[in-house]
Amino acid sequence: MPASYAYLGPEGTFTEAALRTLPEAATRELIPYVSVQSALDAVRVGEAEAAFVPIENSVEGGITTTLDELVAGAPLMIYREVLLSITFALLVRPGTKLSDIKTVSAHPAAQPQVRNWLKNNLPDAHWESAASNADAARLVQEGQYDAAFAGEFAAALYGLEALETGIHDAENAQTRFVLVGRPARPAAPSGADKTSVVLWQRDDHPGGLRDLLGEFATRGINLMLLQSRPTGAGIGNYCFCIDAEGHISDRRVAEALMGLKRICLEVRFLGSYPRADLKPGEVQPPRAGTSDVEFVSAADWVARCQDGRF
Ligand SMILES: O=C(O)C(=O)Cc1ccccc1
Repeated sequence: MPASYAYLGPEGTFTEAALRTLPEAATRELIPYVSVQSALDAVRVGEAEAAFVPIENSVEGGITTTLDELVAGAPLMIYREVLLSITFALLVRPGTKLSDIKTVSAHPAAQPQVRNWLKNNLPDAHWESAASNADAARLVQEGQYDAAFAGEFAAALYGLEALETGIHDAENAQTRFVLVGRPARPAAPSGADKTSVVLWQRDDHPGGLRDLLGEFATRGINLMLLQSRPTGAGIGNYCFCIDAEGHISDRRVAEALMGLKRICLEVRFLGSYPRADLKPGEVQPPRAGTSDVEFVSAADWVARCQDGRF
């Protein structure tokens, strides 16, 4: 049996479409799961080699189920990411007219992406959240809801037709998906990488978040995501999910992580992996004074000073 990748199903999700853009997916069995949690648990218990799940969209930000699993569940690591441009189709049972639609369904992350369209076209329709957009399509097929927002490609899978296509409140809306596996050595740097971590502050003090961010700033590291999530310990208690440019094998990134490890209560490393938005060669060179060569020669100089050989 080939190694398998779990993904947020059922068949016909945007998640599946994004997964199929990864060359390695062609050599794996792709198995749909009913939720992000169940796909990630399949990896944790060794049922699947990796899981592919949505993590962020450009309209609403983080997909909180995924972030919370990575923050608080048994440790997992990100190995790949994919960016997919998203527009929705309104899928209905054949013969349904716009005026027949009383209930619409989709994944909660779809709602902010179609809110204006709904207000202008179906202002009285009742929203029902589904486990995924394809699951909403399946529920329309079963007669539970009148219409689903999903990929146009899901229509044929569920015997539905697209009453409208190209629905998107925001131009260029993109969703980011990640391939998550059990912790192991990250792939070697590709030349265009990012590093994901979760940070828990040691104590609450003025400038606490600035101190965390300062570890990146002083080493010339640009951040690509900063999302706070409640720790569950009461109002005002948050941890911080951060994506930073670079790979843990870059000296500046390793030194920033060491700095954070010293000052944080806890740091969870979520992986260093190729970024999907830029190719190697398109990435800005390190800022002056932050290249590997400069870190190594500075460390050599300190060693020589300690030896009295400067
Ligand atoms: O993959 C899907 O179809 C999902 O249900 C998750 C999702 C939700 C909204 C936009 C993109 C992906």
